[in-house]
Amino acid sequence: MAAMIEVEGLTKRFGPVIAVDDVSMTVERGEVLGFLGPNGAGKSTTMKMIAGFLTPTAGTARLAGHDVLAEPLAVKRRLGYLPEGAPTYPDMTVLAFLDWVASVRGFSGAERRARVERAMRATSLGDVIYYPIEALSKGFKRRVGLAQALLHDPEVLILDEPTDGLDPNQKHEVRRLISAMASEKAIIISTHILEEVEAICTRAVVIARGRLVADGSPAALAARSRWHNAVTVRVPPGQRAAAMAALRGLAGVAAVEAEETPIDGLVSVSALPASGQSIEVSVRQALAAASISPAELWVERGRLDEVFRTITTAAGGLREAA
Ligand SMILES: Nc1ncnc2c1ncn2[C@@H]1O[C@H](COP(=O)(O)OP(=O)(O)OP(=O)(O)O)[C@@H](O)[C@H]1O
Repeated sequence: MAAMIEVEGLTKRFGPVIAVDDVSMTVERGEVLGFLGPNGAGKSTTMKMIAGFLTPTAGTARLAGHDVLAEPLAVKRRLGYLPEGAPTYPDMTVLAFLDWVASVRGFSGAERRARVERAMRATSLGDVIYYPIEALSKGFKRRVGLAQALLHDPEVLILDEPTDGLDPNQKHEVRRLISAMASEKAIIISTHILEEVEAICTRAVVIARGRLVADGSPAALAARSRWHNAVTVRVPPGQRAAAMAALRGLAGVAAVEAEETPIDGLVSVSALPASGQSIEVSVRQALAAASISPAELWVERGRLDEVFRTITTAAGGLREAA
């Protein structure tokens, strides 16, 4: 069976600027795809095209087998889309807005009330339902947008920075909500928050200057870090030099880095492996031979922020059309 979301050769030019450049990917039911990239990389433009809100210069997007431009009604029934920013009806109250969205979606009577009620409950809007949208804080506006996207329980969710502007508790709630829905839907979220990707995404796609530059599980991406399988130990500042000396030159160790300033009376000393190999055993032996017993020792999975920086800063600024 075809993937729930199929994107092929999607391209968007704004005058001389290539905002999105030949992006292809598929997303299956059960996947939460984290869409990552620096400001201006092309995330929002790609999501708008997948949602059918912006016509591509070239390429196609299909949801559940339906072309987003040729079959807009079939697509809109299956799609919940949270655009960037706030809902566009600032004068309406939250309740009136969601009720109106439900009626546009074709629900009436008890079913309409039940759907609005459920969407408001899922996004914790209970306290503000009689507020005009324009009077709400940024976090509440995001949640009204999210409620609107969830109302018809669509199979595909495209959420442009769903946790932007939320406080830490609200972020946690929205992540929980997304994870709870994940098994039945295909979900794309864009985010700048790498911990969000590790927390809820099954897959991460990185876009830079309009191009896809990485696609894999968060763990696989983190494994590309020079910190993958690095061993970090915490020792008293007096043992810092001895620990560094013991680890330097060890087989399989590419570099040794250490903190200058103690935290809670200890400094971290890290051995970074050559080509991601496991060095824990030899690090333990080398420290024991130097009579150093660290207060803590751990093996790192890799640092997504470092991988992200490396991938997205490789080739400079915006691209222009030839
Ligand atoms: N309507 C438009 N007209 C002209 N240029 C545009 C338009 N929309 C987007 N762009 C340009 O396309 C590029 C990609 O923008 P886009 O908003 O998709 O990036 P983004 O990855 O979502 O960024 P952010 O993380 O800041 O939201 C940017 O250079 C932007 O200035």
